[in-house]
Amino acid sequence: MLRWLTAGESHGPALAATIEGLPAGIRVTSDDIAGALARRRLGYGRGARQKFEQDAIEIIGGLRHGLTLGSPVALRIGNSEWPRWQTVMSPDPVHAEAYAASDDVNAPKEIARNKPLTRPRPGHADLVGMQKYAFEDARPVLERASARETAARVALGAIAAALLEQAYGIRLVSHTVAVGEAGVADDAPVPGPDDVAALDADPVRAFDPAGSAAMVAEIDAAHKDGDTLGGVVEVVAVGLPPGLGSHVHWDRRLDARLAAALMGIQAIKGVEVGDGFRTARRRGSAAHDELERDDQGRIVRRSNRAGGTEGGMSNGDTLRVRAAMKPISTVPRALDTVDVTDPDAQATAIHQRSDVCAVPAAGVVAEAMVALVLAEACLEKFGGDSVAETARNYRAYLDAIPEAMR
Ligand SMILES: Cc1cc2nc3c(=O)[nH]c(=O)nc-3n(C[C@H](O)[C@H](O)[C@H](O)COP(=O)(O)O)c2cc1C
Ligand SMILES: C=C(O[C@@H]1CC(C(=O)O)=C[C@@H](OP(=O)(O)O)[C@H]1O)C(=O)O
Repeated sequence: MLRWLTAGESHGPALAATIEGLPAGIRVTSDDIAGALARRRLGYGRGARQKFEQDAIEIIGGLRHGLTLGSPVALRIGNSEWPRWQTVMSPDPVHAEAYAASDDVNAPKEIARNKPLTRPRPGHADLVGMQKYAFEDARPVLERASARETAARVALGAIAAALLEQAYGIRLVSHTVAVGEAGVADDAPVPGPDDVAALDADPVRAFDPAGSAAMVAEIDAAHKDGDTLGGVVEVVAVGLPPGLGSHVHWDRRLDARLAAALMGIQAIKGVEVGDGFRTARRRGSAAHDELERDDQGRIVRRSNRAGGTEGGMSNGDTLRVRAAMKPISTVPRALDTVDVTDPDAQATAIHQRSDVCAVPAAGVVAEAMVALVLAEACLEKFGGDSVAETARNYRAYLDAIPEAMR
């Protein structure tokens, strides 16, 4: 069983993450994880924080000399913002004088930030989180709701991706399909894992130069208008065997697990497997992937509209899943809100800084989530306490599929 958890607040000292249930012998280093974290910082339209913050990764356990040990992996990603937030986010009580000083215009910036945030930002967890957890300040809510946390997921996803490639030959890539109204052409080629470097070099991580230019222009226009944007990302995984997940129960379905994992990313509001919503508009005769044998007698599908799953199981074709992200909620042209301390006042939501668009980064996060789901599904199916053992089990499973059924 693969289990993982993250902890940490956006402006706290660090994010923490742990993953348990990985086999021994996965080759992975701090540099590999740092590389994945750097990819998450990419993308035109991100705010000031991405420019100055460094993701300082430290591995605390579970790895030795570049190999997993089979023990839980634990890691820490330091927030370089911490020195400026030590008072506001102090785990221990802070002196009452620090709060008293918060009205002082000459107070250091970090003390001024101690003022309770009482104007919840629409589209954020602020108001509901205050109601639910009985806070009079949105700070304790927004600190954890922030997508800063996705750095921890990407770090874990890098380890999952290393397992997938080394044990089973499964490789992943993600790309941006749309930003606002702009997007890649419907018939643009789907990138493969060998295209990662080209995608990372594109300002919005798109695989279509014209679409990319249109998305950049869309971001520039929103920025100029003091507005924000969402969009659509796609994750592609190749090399999956048939049979990950299961048709026998809803919570074992691979597509259901992928959807939950993608929907669990901040601001993701829609998920599509394969042609998803487009398939819903087709007739059955044009919606499914007909089977035939190729010239070597192998069973192949004439198309891949299903996006690599049938009956809640991977079917051996390329997996394609999309996630739709809502526009960034902290809109510079501030949205109307209320002040929870004053029933008579209409207010505008606070805006200090924010991303205009974080869709390219969300693609990298989505890739990590898919890697974690696939790693869990592979370990469930193939077991094994070492990479060699799980790879052996995987080959034995494939070899046992009768010739006529391959
Ligand atoms: C990579 C990434 C970066 C984000 N950056 C911001 C940001 O700078 N400002 C903001 O208000 N929301 C940002 N968000 C979105 C918020 O985290 C999200 O809208 C908020 O938590 C509420 O979303 P929910 O309704 O899905 O929980 C970002 C999301 C992601 C995935
Ligand atoms: C820090 C990251 O993303 C943050 C996610 C985020 C939000 O509300 O989700 C708001 C912004 O943070 P701040 O309010 O401190 O400017 C983003 O910068 C990151 O991705 O590493």
